[in-house]
Amino acid sequence: MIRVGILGATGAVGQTFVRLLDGHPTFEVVALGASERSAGKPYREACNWTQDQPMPDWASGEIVTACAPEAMDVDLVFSGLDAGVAGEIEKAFAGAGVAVVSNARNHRMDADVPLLIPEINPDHLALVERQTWPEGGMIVTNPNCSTVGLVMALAPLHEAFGVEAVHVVTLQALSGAGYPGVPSLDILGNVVPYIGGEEAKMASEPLKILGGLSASGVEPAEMTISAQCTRVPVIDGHTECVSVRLAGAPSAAEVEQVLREWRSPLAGRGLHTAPEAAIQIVDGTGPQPRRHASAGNGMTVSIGQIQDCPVLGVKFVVLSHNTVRGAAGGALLNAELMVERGLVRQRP
Ligand SMILES: NC(=O)C1=CN([C@@H]2O[C@H](COP(=O)(O)OP(=O)(O)OC[C@H]3O[C@@H](n4cnc5c(N)ncnc54)[C@H](OP(=O)(O)O)[C@@H]3O)[C@@H](O)[C@H]2O)C=CC1
Ligand SMILES: N[C@@H](CC(=O)OP(=O)(O)O)C(=O)O
Repeated sequence: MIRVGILGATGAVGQTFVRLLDGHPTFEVVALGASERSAGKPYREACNWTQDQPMPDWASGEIVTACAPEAMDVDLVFSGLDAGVAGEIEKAFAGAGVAVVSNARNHRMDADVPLLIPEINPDHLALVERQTWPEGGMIVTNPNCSTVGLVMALAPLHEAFGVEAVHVVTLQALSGAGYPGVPSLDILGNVVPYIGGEEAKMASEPLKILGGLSASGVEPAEMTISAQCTRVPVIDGHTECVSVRLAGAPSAAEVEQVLREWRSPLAGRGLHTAPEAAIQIVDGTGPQPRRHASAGNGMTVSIGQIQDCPVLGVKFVVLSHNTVRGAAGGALLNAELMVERGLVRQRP
């Protein structure tokens, strides 16, 4: 087993790590880290558990540690840290020879850090060879939770036709803002058309993920993306209304055929967190957060309402689970791929 720690274990993403790592065949959680407000307390007291399933017994009595390499004897850490502190703490772990698999935004756009979706750009893992941390140390990131769903839908279309321009409007769940997150009086019966920094991330991160790897690093994909991001009173699941201009102007029917026929390159490889179908096409009135966010244990991205668009050519709606595919589940799949590639091993 590979010994892992969770940084930010008490938060919305950290708790999802705890839930998803319960009974994992490769990773054994040996440390739960959080802020000094929580350190020294049993996890059940430090954490306001908001997951649907009960807190695992092994986590409940575990004493929360500080998020420092000397406090954790681990091979790998999953980071669900607040972005205000994640950057430096993650560097400290990589500097101590620990593999860091992060959700936080801090290092995503660093030239030598993979911004990874295992089904889409697994070749970008090669970037870790450019990192200069001591033996075993590395940083690998997963994208912003809205970016993941968008890119899962765009990637097959980019491969088949070439994406030229995208306009996307998001309807983002409350769990994306952490806990306690958005005040109830701001969001009940309301929509807030502002999520700080989100639109810029959605415009830039897909270009790195869909970019090609060259001798000098990632060459960003050439496409234009405009995003407008809103917070809605939904608990889990980010919905995105996407309009796209594709080279050759294919019809909605041709786009639907490409998306239906696309198969994940991870299928059949036995990676524990990889869903059977990485994307699914939903007919009728979907995708809807309550009905479809948990598909594939939260790892399947749902796409529906594929139609011709008189402005950009084709439009559709994408839905992905923000704390699973968009955070902890995505990071877990990254780590499983890293283990499969022999990048992470148990330290002596
Ligand atoms: N929620 C989502 O859908 C997504 C979130 N992310 C990113 O993941 C990260 C975590 O998000 P989320 O779980 O929602 O946030 P939360 O606010 O729910 O949790 C933040 C965590 O960071 C810990 N923390 C805060 N300050 C410190 C500190 N000084 N030292 C050590 N630990 C600290 C907190 O510990 P304590 O309880 O002790 O305060 C808590 O465990 C963020 O970077 C976020 O941007 C990424 C994609 C999606
Ligand atoms: N901003 C996202 C969650 C998040 O924290 O994203 P990022 O890790 O890119 O800062 C949301 O509100 O739903």
